[in-house]
Amino acid sequence: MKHLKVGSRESRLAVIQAKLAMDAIRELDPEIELELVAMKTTGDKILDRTLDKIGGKGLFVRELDAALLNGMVDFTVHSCKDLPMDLDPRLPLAGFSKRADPRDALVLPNGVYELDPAKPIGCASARRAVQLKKLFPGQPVAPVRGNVQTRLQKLDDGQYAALVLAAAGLVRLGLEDRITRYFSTDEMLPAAGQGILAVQARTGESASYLSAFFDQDSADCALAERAFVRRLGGGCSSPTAAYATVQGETLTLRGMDVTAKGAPVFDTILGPRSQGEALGIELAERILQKRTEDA
Ligand SMILES: NCc1[nH]cc(CCC(=O)O)c1CC(=O)O
Repeated sequence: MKHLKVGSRESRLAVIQAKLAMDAIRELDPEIELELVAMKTTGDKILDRTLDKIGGKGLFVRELDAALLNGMVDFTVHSCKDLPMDLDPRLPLAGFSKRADPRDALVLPNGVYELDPAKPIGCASARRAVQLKKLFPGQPVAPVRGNVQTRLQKLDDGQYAALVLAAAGLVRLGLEDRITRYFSTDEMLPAAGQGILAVQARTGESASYLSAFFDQDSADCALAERAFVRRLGGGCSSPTAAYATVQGETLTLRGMDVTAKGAPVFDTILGPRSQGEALGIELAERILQKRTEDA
């Protein structure tokens, strides 16, 4: 009987996500034995600094990559948006899930029904901070770190007027009822990969066990979004945003980056879905051009 060890971060959201992938594998082949190996990453241990100050997204995957390479696990499950743009070539992405809700959402403190203008909106990324300025002019914005439950605790303790969190994470945690308002993807362009789960495996090994998990629309969108962000410099500290959709054979990719003065620059490109990476690169080059013109 086939036995696979599944690597995941140990946060509640990460474990729920790993189990979603495991369910999809069992659906295809109930005979496969799956074992979850949850581990703490450097990014989970350092909670008092924003990510860009401590080294960015890689901090959430280093330990998981090592476990894949030394055979402690056979594949790892990640939030696609937490993955660095440049992966270890020995550990390619082997599958992308169907995309959950890609939108960001506003969450108010328990028992509070409007924004307190004196307190900041807590958000963990420059991407959200830049877009919040336009949505709530004058409202202060401050960083917040920690897993989703920790952030909600800080909110309910009265430290923030509201939080902006990914709807997908809240829904997976069963916390959908905390959402006060959804931002459309035009109001707040999502992070590359938001709402998609990605599986990483060792190169050269068959990942056929993933066929019930794999979603071609997500794969095409994620590749285009990630190519865009990669071409702009990988940006863990840059506020880069990217969101793609597919309709028939056409992929539409909208992207954002900011000028040196901090002003957001948006653009959209359409093309064949089979050319997602090239579209991502072309859109990034257009945005780089606009960024210099506006500088
Ligand atoms: N950086 C944390 C993270 N990574 C993925 C999600 C949400 C789930 C997803 O995008 O698939 C979250 C929480 C959040 O941003 O609110």
